[in-house]
Parts: sequence; C-alpha cells; structure tokens
Amino acid sequence: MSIDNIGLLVMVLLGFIALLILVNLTVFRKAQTKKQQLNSYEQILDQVGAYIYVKDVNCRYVYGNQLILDYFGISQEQLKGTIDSHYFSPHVADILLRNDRKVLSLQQKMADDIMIDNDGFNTVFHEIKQPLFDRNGQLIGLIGISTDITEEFTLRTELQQLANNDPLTDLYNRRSFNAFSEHEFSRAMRYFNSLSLMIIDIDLFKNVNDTYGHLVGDEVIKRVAAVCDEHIREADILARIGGEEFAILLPDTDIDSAFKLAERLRVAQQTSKHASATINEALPGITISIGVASIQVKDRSFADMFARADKALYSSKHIGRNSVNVA
Ligand SMILES: Nc1nc2c(ncn2[C@@H]2O[C@H](COP(=O)(O)OP(=O)(O)OP(=O)(O)O)[C@@H](O)[C@H]2O)c(=O)[nH]1
Repeated sequence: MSIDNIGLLVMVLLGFIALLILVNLTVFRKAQTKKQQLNSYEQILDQVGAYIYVKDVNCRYVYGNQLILDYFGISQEQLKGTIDSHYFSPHVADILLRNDRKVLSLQQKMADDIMIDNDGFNTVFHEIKQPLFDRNGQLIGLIGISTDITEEFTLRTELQQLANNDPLTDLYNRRSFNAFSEHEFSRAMRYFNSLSLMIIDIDLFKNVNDTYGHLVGDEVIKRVAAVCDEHIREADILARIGGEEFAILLPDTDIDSAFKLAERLRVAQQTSKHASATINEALPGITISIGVASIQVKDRSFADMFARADKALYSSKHIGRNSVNVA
C-alpha cells in the first residue's frame, strides 16, 4: 500500500469516528433535552397546588407529585407499586379503590368528594380521576387530581345548616319541614301509609316575654323544643315553624297514636315546672296547646292536612288552652 493510500484510509477512518461522535452527541443531547423536559414537567406538577398521581391498571401508584409524596411522607421510589390501603384507613381505601375501578372499567372521568379522618380532624378532598391511554389507544392506568376543599366544605355545610335549621333551637325550620312533609305526604299517598301531624303552640307566651323578658322567652322556647325532642321517635320530624310554634310530622302513625303522643307531650310540658324554675324561679309552669290531624284520602296536598291540624289547634286554644284537639 502506498503512503498516499494509507493517508486516505486514515482520513476516512477519522471522518467515520467524527461522524460517530457527532451522531452520539446528537442522541445524547436529545436524551438530555427529554430528561430536562420531563424534569421541568415534574417541577410544574409539583407546583400546581393539587395532589397529582398516576396509577396503573391494577390501581398501583406509578407516580405522585411532591404534594402526594409529602402527604404520605415517602419518596417517589417508595411510592411506586404501592396501593391506597398502605396510606388510608380500610374504609377510605375501599372508596378510593372502588372509584379507581369505576374509572378503569367504564373508561370515564369521574369526580367525588372524599372525607379523610386525620386523628379526629376531617379533611375533605375533591377528586377528579380520568383514564389514561397510550398512543395506540390502549388503557394504561389513570391520572388523578385531588384538591383540599375542607374550608369550602365546612362553609357549605354551615350555609346548609343556616338555610334548613332554626338557629335558636337547632331544629328544622319551616322551609325544610315543608320539604320533608311534601315528600312524606306523597309517599304516604302512594303506598296507602298512615301519616299524622301535630302543631304545638306555647300558651300565653307573650306574657312570658312581657313579664320576664325576651331572653327568658328564648329559654322557654328551647325547653319546649327539648321536651318534644325527648318524646319522639327517630323517624319523626320536629321543627320550629314559627316564633312559639312547633310541628311534628309522624310517618306511619295513625290518628289514635298521634293523639296519645300529643297528650303525653302536653302532660310532660305541664309537669316540667321544675324545668321552668331553672330558667327563672318565678316563672310559672309552661303549658302548650296542640292540634292533631292525619292524612285523608280526599287530601290533595300536605297543605290540606296542615289546615286541619291548624284548625284543631285553634279549637284547643279556644277551649281554654293546655289541651289537645283532633280535626
Ligand atoms: N322570646 C321570643 N319570643 C318570640 C319569638 N318569636 C315570637 N315570639 C313572641 O311570641 C309571642 C306570641 O304571642 P301571641 O301570638 O300573642 O300568643 P300567646 O301569647 O302565646 O297566646 P296564645 O297563643 O293565644 O296562648 C309574641 O310576643 C312574640 O313576640 C322568639 O324567637 N323569642
């Protein structure tokens, strides 16, 4: 081989090596860029302010953002392959697993509010889960996003409480009583069940206010509510429907049973003189008047039944109070 040929071979070899280095460099750079990109996506997910995770088709964690890792107190490596029963109570883990399976089997997005008890302190999370597919449309797992909505949930519950309950006695107010009553009325009509109602009014209550003041009046209202509450069943609905007026809806109760209960309430109220004395020593015994009515085939709505009970209450007042009447 001549010197010229050797030189040519060396040059070709050098060129080939340079080309190899160039190709490798490009592949390396691409891999680096991809890694950097992934890193920056993860960094973004860490800063979203929501708990983000990915699970495989067996509901095992594949990925969790920093909030998830902090919440569980573990590393990304430790998270991989684990399931929710590692981190939550059996009850909560069961709900989460059921939701995961629903998303995977229906291949549909779903949302749910989950309450988690952390040493007696409830945290509420709003969870959105969505199925994950690869490029070929094959299901590979699910992605979930959870946000802590404890504050909103507490506020919503308080607002609901305010809308449905009377602040003085904490009983249902007239609005929610009417809603329950309409519902129970339709049910009783449909299944030919008995349904009764009583309206209770504190006697000469104006005198209590005028003589002992509004605050004592308020205490009397609370005591009457408590006496009623002590005597009713779980299924009965007790409400404060006006200033010194209460109503009790009695599902599956006929007129005779309702009358007997009303009498028991009247007597219990009358004999709670001791209770009155604890509010104010001079306070006389508080009595109540009651009107009772039951559902009738001819009734077109709950209002018909209510009107009869109201009429019966009027009769009780008319005959001298501290009495029960049926209409
Ligand atoms: N303390 C207090 N009083 C209330 C409240 N709501 C209504 N009242 C009072 O309840 C009284 C009701 O009086 P009336 O409707 O005249 O009836 P009454 O004195 O009980 O007489 P009868 O019903 O005929 O036995 C009024 O003085 C109202 O101001 C309340 O939330 N607290």
